[in-house]
Amino acid sequence: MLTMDNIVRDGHPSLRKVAEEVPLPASDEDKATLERMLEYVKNSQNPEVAEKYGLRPGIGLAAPQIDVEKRMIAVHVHDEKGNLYSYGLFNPRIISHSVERAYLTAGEGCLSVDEPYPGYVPRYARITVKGVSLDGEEVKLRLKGLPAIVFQHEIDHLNGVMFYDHINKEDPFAEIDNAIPVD
Ligand SMILES: O=C(O)C[C@@H](Cc1ccccc1)[C@H](O)SCc1ccccc1
Ligand code: NI
Repeated sequence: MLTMDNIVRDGHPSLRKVAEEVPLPASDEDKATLERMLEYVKNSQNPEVAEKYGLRPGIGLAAPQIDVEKRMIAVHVHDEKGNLYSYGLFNPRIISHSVERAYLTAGEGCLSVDEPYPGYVPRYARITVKGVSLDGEEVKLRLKGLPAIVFQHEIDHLNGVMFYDHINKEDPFAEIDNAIPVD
């Protein structure tokens, strides 16, 4: 199973590269890697397992964070209505997005960043994502709220972008035009 020892930290070159498309159908090795990533995210949300193995809770993980420069992400998150979004995706891409923005009022963190970077992170309020699931199916997801934010955070990792790159350096908590707060 993956632990925090497998997660590279800010400054590691893998976090600043554009990851490679995964050749499809996915190899057994790439499937096993993505399954382990999804298992990490689920384990990290289980208090007993997280405590036992010292896992930082997460709602998503991208392959570059475990030093695998491939376009794979794992997400396990509930929306405000309690709907579960649990996916391992190969080659995810945002195919459309709203003009309206959204941001987490608590700001964002990252399993690869050990220190806090306070501030609002502007995201698209609504996105449509396409990708290929672990069982080889084409997936199309229309997302808003926290699920939309976590998918954008993870897809950013595939392009070498960190959440704090988006924070207003002059005024981290400056109001974001045309944006809805997400608690
Ligand atoms: O480092 C990662 O990619 C995992 C992040 C993803 C994330 C952070 C902030 C906002 C959206 C996604 C971890 O999940 S950070 C820990 C966390 C846990 C619950 C809610 C928000 C952040
Ligand atoms: Ni992150």
